[in-house]
Amino acid sequence: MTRGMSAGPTAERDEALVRLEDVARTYGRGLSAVVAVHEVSCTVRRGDRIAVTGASGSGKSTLLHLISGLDDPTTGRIDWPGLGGRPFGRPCVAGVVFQGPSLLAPLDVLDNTALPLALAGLDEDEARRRAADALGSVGLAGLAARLPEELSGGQAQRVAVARVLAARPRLIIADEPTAQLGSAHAAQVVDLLMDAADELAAGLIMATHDPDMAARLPVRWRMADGALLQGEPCSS
Ligand SMILES: Nc1ncnc2c1ncn2[C@@H]1O[C@H](COP(=O)(O)OP(=O)(O)OP(=O)(O)O)[C@@H](O)[C@H]1O
Repeated sequence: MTRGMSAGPTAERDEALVRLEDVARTYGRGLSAVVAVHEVSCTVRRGDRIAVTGASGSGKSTLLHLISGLDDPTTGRIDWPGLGGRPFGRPCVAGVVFQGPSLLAPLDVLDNTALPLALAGLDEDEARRRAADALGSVGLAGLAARLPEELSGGQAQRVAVARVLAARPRLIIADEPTAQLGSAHAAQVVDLLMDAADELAAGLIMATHDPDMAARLPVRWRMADGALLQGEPCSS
C-alpha cells in the first residue's frame, strides 16, 4: 500500500479539516512585537500527510498551535470545517503529539494512554480497552503496566502515538515528535504516525527539523520567517 494514499475514497481524502485564511500571529506589542506567523493561507485535508520544516524560530510550532485551536490568530481567520469547530480539548477530534515528555509520571502506560478518553467522558473500561488495543498496535502491549520513568525516549513517544490512536481523531498534529530520538527510533515514530493516519483515515501534519524525517512524508511545507512556502522541497 502506498503511504499517504490510503485515507479512503477521494471525497473523504479531499475533505477540508482546517482552513487558514490570511492568518497572522504576533506575540507582544510595539517595538518588542514578534511576528511569528504572517499571511498564511492553507488547508489541511483528511488525506494529507504534511511535514512542516523550517529553521528554529520560523513559526512551525505557532502554526501548529493555531491549527490545533490552542492559540488564536492576531488577524485572519481559521475554520475547522471537517472537525466541527475548534478541536482543542477534544482528543477524539484532534490528537496532538508533542516533542518532549508528555506522560504523567504517576500513571502507568495503560492509564496514560486511556486518560484523554476518560477525560472526554468515555466509560473507563472502554477507555482502557481502546488504550490496550492502541498500545498493541504500536508494539507496546507488554509495557502497559510500566511507569513513564521505566521507558526509553522512543518507547515514551510510541506511547504518545498510542494515546492519539486510542482517541481515533480525524486530525493528528505532531510538533517535533522525534526531536529527542536517535534516527532509528525517530523513523519508527514517524512511520507509526503515518500508519495511524492511514488506519484512522485521518489527516497528519508534523513539524520537524530533520530532513530525513520530513522526507518520509509525501508533502513538505517549509516555513521561513513566519511565511509558509507550500510544497517547496525540504531544504533545512
Ligand atoms: N510566547 C511567545 N512569546 C513571544 N514570542 C514567542 C512566543 N512563542 C514563540 N515566539 C517567537 O515566535 C517565533 C516563532 O516561534 P515558533 O516556536 O513558532 O518557531 P519554531 O519554528 O517552532 O521554532 P523551533 O523549531 O525552535 O521550535 C520565534 O521568534 C519565537 O521566539
